[in-house]
Amino acid sequence: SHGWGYAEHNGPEKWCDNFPIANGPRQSPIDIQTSGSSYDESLKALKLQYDPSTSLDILNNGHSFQVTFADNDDSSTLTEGPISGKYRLKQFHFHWGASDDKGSEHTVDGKCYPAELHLVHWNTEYPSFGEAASKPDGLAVVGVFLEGKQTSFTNFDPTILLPESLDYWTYLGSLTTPPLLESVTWIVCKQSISVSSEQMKKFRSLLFTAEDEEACCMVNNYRPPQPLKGREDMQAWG
Ligand SMILES: NS(=O)(=O)c1cc(F)cc(F)c1
Ligand SMILES: [Zn+2]
Repeated sequence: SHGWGYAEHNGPEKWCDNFPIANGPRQSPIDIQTSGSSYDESLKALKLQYDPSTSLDILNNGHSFQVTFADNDDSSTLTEGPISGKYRLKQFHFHWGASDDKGSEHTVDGKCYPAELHLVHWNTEYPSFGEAASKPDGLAVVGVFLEGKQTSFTNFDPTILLPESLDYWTYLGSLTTPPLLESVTWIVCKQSISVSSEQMKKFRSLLFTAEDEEACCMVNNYRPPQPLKGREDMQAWG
């Protein structure tokens, strides 16, 4: 099938054919080299205020599964942290591997996690998500690593998905899937949240394919780390 994906014929190494920005100056994800990150006192703590009643639906979009939120007012927002102004929660989704040894998009000193959560927000400076997505300061995505441990996972209120500590690394990057727009301020939490192997099995039971197609498990829907291209200024809070 045409259209981008994660297979040999349409995966991350091929995305540059239809999306030349794939080789742009601020692509994501990256390998976070902790020795290279400096504590920046000009940064503030993240301020995440989510209203669970704004969650609308959960869907398999053929690349991941995502939970979409009503973003017609400031009920669920991200403020402070490395950003200025107010960003609205649009959706969250995950990336994961076929086994626990891979699956996250960002890596930390080369370490991969089994999965990574992305909470996607857009700058209310702009009229809509679509508009914001094409601006250098248009989006802010909070990334949270998932690692395998037995744990209870009670509901989809995004607030409980966040780790107890909101210490983070931040850098300027891009969407990690086509259209790969270089409009994202990445905010990657230092602390991971736990997920059980049962839950990882459920991720891996999702399909890339539609009901009427030959089943192909949705696994390895992550892009590998991209060149820093001069982005040495990884900042850290906490
Ligand atoms: N994976 S990601 O968070 O960078 C992302 C978010 C988004 F809203 C759209 C995309 F195409 C990709
Ligand atoms: Zn993502």
